[in-house]
Amino acid sequence: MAIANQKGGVGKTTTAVNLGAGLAKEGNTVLMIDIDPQGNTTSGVGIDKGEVNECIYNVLVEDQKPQNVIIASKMENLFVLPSTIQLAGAEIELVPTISREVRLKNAVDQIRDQYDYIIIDCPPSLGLLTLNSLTASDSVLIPVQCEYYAMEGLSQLLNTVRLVQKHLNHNLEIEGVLLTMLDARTNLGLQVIEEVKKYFQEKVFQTIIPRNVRLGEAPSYGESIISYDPKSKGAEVYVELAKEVISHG
Ligand SMILES: Nc1ncnc2c1ncn2[C@@H]1O[C@H](COP(=O)(O)OP(=O)(O)OP(=O)(O)O)[C@@H](O)[C@H]1O
Ligand SMILES: [Mg+2]
Repeated sequence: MAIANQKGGVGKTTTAVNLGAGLAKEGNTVLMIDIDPQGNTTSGVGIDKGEVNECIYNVLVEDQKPQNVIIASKMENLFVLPSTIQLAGAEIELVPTISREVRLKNAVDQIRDQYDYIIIDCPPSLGLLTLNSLTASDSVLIPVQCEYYAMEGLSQLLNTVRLVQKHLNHNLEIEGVLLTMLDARTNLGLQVIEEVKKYFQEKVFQTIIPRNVRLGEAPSYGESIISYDPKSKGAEVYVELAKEVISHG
């Protein structure tokens, strides 16, 4: 499952880390693939990027086997294919290579049987890294922030999804649209919910992620919300989201 939206700061990484942890808590073996040069998922689960020898870059550009690069996180059942800033060059280095859009898919095909869920945290762009992610995935989860301009850029994203479905990956489905960072005290948040539901209808997850201070704090301790503060509202909603994803089958 790719977590994608080319808009920055909408909650992609927060969702990747905490949905991944939620699925692992429910007893699934989960791999998180960090395909963002910012490497926020990698550090978000407590991996020191300075200590990472090889990363997703080596898999995409140098055909390194993913099983040689995957590392265990601190949490049981949760594994990471890390990213480092080295990946920043890949977007350009991949351009002249053969089958540049299917490199991640070829890598994932080597390991997909070993995990119940594989979650890919995309960068905020619609470039080759996101194309590789959509081509490798069965579905895409789109986080949308409950703020002004929430829907901005979504038609571009949906167009990219359609192009990938047509030319690169017939199996790609929209898993759902996830409303994030809701401040329920404001009318604006409720308006955005209404607008997004009107457009995406049953594709909107029942679970809505509120703004929660603990969710913002957890990454600086290298922990998911589920280990950082299991009793918080943030942990509760991400476990709820995990259950909703599991119920999709
Ligand atoms: N529900 C939430 N409550 C409070 N803070 C949140 C919540 N979700 C995300 N944040 C914070 O908002 C910021 C942006 O979130 P996040 O990094 O998940 O977005 P992103 O879409 O991955 O960003 P980028 O496009 O840069 O990769 C982070 O500082 C994160 O901790
Ligand atoms: Mg991110």
